[in-house]
Amino acid sequence: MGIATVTAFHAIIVAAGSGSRAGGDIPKQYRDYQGQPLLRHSVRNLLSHPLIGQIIVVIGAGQDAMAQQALPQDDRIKTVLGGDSRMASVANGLQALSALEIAADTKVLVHDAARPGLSHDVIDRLLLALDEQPGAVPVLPMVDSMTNNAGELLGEAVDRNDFVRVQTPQAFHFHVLQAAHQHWQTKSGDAPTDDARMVQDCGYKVAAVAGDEKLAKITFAEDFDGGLTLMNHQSENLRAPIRIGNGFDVHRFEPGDHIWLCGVQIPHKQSLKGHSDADVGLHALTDALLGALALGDIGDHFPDTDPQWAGSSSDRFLEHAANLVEEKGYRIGNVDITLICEAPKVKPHREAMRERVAAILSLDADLVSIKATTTEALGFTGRREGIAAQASATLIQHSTR
Ligand SMILES: Nc1ccn([C@@H]2O[C@H](COP(=O)(O)OP(=O)(O)OP(=O)(O)O)[C@@H](O)[C@H]2O)c(=O)n1
Ligand SMILES: C[C@](O)(CO)[C@H](O)COP(=O)(O)O
Repeated sequence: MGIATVTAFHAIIVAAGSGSRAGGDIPKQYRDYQGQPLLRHSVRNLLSHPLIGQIIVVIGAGQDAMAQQALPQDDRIKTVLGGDSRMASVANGLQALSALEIAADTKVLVHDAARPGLSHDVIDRLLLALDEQPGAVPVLPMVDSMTNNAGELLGEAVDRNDFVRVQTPQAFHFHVLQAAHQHWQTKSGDAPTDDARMVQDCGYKVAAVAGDEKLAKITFAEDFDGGLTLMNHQSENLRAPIRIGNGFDVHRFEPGDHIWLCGVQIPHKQSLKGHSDADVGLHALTDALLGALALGDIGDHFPDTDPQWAGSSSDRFLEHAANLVEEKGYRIGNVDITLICEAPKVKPHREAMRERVAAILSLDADLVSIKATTTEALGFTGRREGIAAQASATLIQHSTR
């Protein structure tokens, strides 16, 4: 394949439908699909394309709050209100692009929010085709036998090679798409179901490039529940709804008479040295949660140069990480801490520790595991110079921001 002329392109994503065929409490474009709102898939895939300019997302009346939740925060995204039909929604998107005063031959992609599996390959094929023709669409061959629709009886056979399925994004030179919409606004009767047909009916040529099964449109309820979700929509930036983090921490012993371990005070012939209460178990777990969110480590959030954390209870560090988990739209799946020391014996305190950690995290105790091991008298923990702890945590996405 050649290389498309290097110019930015803009995109209109139509997301103003009601999704009546898909059912559900909210329109399908805002429902969760493979861990994020359906709409967000295409937006992210467009944002990560090196040639993307502006993305106009056309939303329905009363959908602002859902759209805000669904859309990543990015200056290149603008939302505008849609219309009663898909065609009217595209027209409103076009109007928003006109306001940007873009050149007549700027490449514009029009895409359904309902088609999540948008790859850069398809975008590149369309952009390249626009170097030759004023319009381009992705198409796929028919793979099933085809007949005329004759109701309850089998209709007459038709040659499936005469047909292809037309997908989105559909790509056009800006002025061509504008002209087609202006033309169709003056006409009565049923408008075509897509922009390519509108453009073609105005006398322009539209190239057909290879489509992608992963661009299948989410139309019916079962497309969410099974069916299409079973397909491997490995689109750019697809995020798994589960995250995993791990943390590790060490504190050395100093003279004292107790230590804090996993939120529990334990009498001991030494204490652990630290800026805070030196709870090595809670520190490792805090780092595991921050790590799962890719939000740095405990030192970034609570610098040991900051006097306000001197002697602080580590409960608040863990609470802070747990709040971030919630803010980012996740809940904690389970946590697992291993304490590495010769002494004190952890087992007698283990249940109290599990209860305490569960309480701080508002979790059931059966989601909290606390284990301990020695290092067989080897190394610094073996020499009883300090205690080490490591922790793992899983996060499960429950909402999309
Ligand atoms: N007035 C409309 C109608 C549809 N669309 C958008 O056009 C795309 C393709 O339409 P379709 O799958 O038919 O979506 P809905 O119209 O929402 O679905 P339904 O027909 O089942 O109600 C969707 O992204 C939809 O949000 C739009 O922006 N404005
Ligand atoms: C635009 C489209 O997705 C191309 O296949 C299709 O025409 C949309 O049709 P719908 O009736 O709005 O589902």
